[in-house]
Amino acid sequence: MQFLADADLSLPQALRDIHRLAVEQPIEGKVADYIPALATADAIRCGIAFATLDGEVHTAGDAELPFSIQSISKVFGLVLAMQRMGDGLWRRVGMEPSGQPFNSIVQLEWEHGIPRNPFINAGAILVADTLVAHFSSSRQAFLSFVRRLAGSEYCDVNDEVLASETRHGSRNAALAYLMKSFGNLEAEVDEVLAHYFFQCSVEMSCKELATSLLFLANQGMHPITGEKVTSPRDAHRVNAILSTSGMYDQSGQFAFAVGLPAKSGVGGGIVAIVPGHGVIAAWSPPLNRHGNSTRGLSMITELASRLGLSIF
Ligand SMILES: NC(=O)CC[C@H](N)C(=O)O
Repeated sequence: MQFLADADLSLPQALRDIHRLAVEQPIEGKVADYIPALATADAIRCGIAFATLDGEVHTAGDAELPFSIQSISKVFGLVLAMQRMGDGLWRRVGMEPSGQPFNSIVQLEWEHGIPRNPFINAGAILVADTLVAHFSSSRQAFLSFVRRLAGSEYCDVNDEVLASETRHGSRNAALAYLMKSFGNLEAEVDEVLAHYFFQCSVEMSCKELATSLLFLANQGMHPITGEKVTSPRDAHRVNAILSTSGMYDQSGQFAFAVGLPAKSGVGGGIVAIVPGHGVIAAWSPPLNRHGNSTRGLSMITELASRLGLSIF
């Protein structure tokens, strides 16, 4: 596959270089510990994968080790909800950047229980509510969806992380109850939170993540399975919101520096969509103050700059 900046550049070589550069730097940031089970992640793990539309996956480092996908699960949840709900979804959740930390509560009260977008916690909990309402077993539906997209039966939930999220989920519970008080949550709060914590606790590798999201780089059609996951219009919409809100209150800076639709999670993963080409997934557990992986950011920034991948 060839890219704009340097048609002769080899992708596997570029990934190896970028990975080496990243691990040579001193580790910056801190592994998430507000969910205690996440604190056990090994800070020196670091991997990157680039899945291309022709079905190849190039990797460097720990790209096949599963890690906690955390907020990256919000992308799968949203797509599943868009498949079921149609445009009605957008009456209950917005599409504007929040400019606030991912678990902020203040804005939600000012805005009458309508979350700014589906990629902050309140928005993802709202999306979880629609999944609980639409599926007899929303957790099983979520897992089957992810496994099918990744082409891997091995994607599974980590029970320890799930128990830890549930035990330390007061802030997410507060968001859910606040939305319930405004009449914007249909199902029981406990059930909605159980789904949300479940999807956050799923583990996948960089390789599986990059493969699973290929449909977003291909106007909604998964190039390997041939499944039409979304319409081209919905793929456009998901990418648009990822561009403005996928990296939380660092989304503007990420657009400025990189220019790709992307989503991060506090497990240290970041996925970036390269429309028409493929998907990058990077992983390294230490996070900056916005909750984004420091090495993940530097690897994706470097790769995008070397290959000229910006959508802008
Ligand atoms: N940014 C994240 O990855 C947050 C997900 C985490 N499970 C939470 O709800 O706090």
